[in-house]
Amino acid sequence: MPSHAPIQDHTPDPLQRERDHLSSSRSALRAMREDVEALDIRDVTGNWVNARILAGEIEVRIKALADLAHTPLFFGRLDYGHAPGVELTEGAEGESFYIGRRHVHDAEGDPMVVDWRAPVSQPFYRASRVEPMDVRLRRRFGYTGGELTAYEDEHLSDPAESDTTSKLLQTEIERPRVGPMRDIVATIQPEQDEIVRAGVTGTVCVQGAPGTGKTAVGLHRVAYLLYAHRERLARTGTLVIGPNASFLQYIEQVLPALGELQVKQATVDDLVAHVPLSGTDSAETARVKGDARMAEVLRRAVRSGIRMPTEPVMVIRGSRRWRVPAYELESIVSELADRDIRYGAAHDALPQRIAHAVLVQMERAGEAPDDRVQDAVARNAAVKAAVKACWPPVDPAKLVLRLLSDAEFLAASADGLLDADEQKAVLWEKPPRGLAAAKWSAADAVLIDEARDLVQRTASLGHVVLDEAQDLSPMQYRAVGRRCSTGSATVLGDIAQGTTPWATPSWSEALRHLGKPDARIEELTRGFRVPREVISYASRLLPEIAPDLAPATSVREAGGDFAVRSVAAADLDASVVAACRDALRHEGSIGLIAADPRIEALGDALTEAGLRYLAPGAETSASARLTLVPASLAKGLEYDYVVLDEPATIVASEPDRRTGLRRLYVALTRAVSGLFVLHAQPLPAALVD
Ligand SMILES: Nc1ncnc2c1ncn2[C@@H]1O[C@H](COP(=O)(O)OP(=O)(O)OP(=O)(O)O)[C@@H](O)[C@H]1O
Repeated sequence: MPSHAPIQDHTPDPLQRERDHLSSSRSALRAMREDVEALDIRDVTGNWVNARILAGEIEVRIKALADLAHTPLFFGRLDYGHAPGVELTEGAEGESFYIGRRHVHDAEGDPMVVDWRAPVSQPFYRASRVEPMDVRLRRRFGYTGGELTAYEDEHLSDPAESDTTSKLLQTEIERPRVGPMRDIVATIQPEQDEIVRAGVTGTVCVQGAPGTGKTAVGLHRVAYLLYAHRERLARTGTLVIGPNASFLQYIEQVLPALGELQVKQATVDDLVAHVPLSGTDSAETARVKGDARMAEVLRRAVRSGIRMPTEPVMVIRGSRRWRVPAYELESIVSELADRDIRYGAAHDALPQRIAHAVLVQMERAGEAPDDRVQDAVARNAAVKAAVKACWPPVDPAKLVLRLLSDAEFLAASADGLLDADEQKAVLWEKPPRGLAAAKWSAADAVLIDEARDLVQRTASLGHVVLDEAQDLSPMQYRAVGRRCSTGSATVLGDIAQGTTPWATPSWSEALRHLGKPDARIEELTRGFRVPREVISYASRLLPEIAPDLAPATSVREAGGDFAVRSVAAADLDASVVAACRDALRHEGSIGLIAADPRIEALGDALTEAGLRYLAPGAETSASARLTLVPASLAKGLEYDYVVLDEPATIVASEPDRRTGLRRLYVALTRAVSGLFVLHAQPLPAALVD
């Protein structure tokens, strides 16, 4: 429990004064909510649509204000030496600001609590003894069960005060985890804040070891950007991309807790879900289908139907015939083919271009045709036939189907790009009869998405956060990149946690495929999750899985429980169950992580032993704290105590050894307070003492 820190304050009971401010802020918040609830929009909305939009906005606001009632309204206070914006030399009286999740004001409109994202709050996260940023006092508040019970003060410009680590911060970091991911607004660290508040126009890429707060930073960054550029981003939209549905469930409450209810969340598969998925690819096939060269193969395939006209077009209108000669048509088609516009846009422009050529002739003949005539000519059957012959419409799914079924078509499109083996890997062994019968894989859906974009430009969002980005194929980066082509992105990941055979070898390469080669690359190395001993054990794998990366440090003071035990093969399941039972004696969540093929047997063993367990993503609670986690879904998640079953099987269940060791690295780094490794088979060499 946080202690009540000594402070210099002239009021008789400063803690009571802060509690008073808290209760006045609560009353002010209640009044704000009542004001919104009482809004009568009948007079201000001219029509039904506006009324619906406004009513929706009001509902969102009421909900945001209501949610706020359950969290401490403020977690910090800043006393400035001078009024903000006033020259330091002017000696204006400084002001106090309470920093919280949202803005709260009193009946006069004066701020009771300032939003953590406001410029005036920034020094709460950034001010230091080296650069006090005019902060006289920084106060952090501690709460117990919703009650304000403690605070800690720093007088940043007082040379006599020594630099100590914050107990409240430490308590927050060490607090046991139950339930979904929570926000970190009260304790964002300076190096994290720099990323959170980076400008909206540039893309930022963060390489960070496990538990360094990448996901937390990405989510807080969206909340910050929505605050700083609300109008622009409300128009263009924001999106958070995560690796799978259970991860998205785990993080889904962070943004609403920060008052942001409108941010979309999706996996890459969701983004490209143009066809139902029922097929799978071998690792090699998926690698080739995900290779950036496929973009050029598809480009050629889409354009393969373009033919230079050999016949003139004859348009008959009334008693007159107009002839556009083949050479003129050819120059129209080649001009469109050379232009950097989408295939579909050119297809739509072509009839108008041909009609324009007819109109020019009409004018030369003394007629005065208007736009309606041009439109009518563009719709003329002869013009339509010519367009179909030289610029046929392309259906993206059908095109990809043909590419994967027709060896000759693939060979023509992939000439000089894919070798014979690669072409063979891409081709279906048994081509389906038609679209309905196709067993599309996840990689196929990405190809269809690329083809769609070649035909018609994909709409761009204002900002995209891409988490666990290391796992994407080049073609998947392209799919994400076109969704932020005119916006910006926050790319988060860890090369050492890349567990797809096509995981990116470097961020500069990934960013190139994303279309953001100039992105700023930052590194986070201070770990907030994993205990020191555990992170140094897991880091022994780094030389083999990511030799260029330095091991993370741990800011956790609690040493953490850590044990590696060898058991007889026949006793493994029973020992794992016993370890789970032991772990359940501790507070917080328990994750039993095992190779995917082991999940069924372990599930049976737990049930037999009477231990109830959840699937990843399902919300842990005080009564259901044990989750059985297939190693393939462990990424991004965390548990207070982790029981790790048979590392050798986790390694062996992946297509290659490096991927297997990386999967193991992910599994080893999910623990917050304790890790118990149980094995019957030998451990990977790097983990043997
Ligand atoms: N400044 C902070 N204050 C308190 N807790 C923090 C802070 N930064 C991160 N954490 C906590 O550390 C844990 C790990 O954070 P997060 O999941 O964002 O890390 P990550 O880098 O995405 O990890 P991984 O690579 O394993 O996915 C979370 O519980 C998060 O709340």
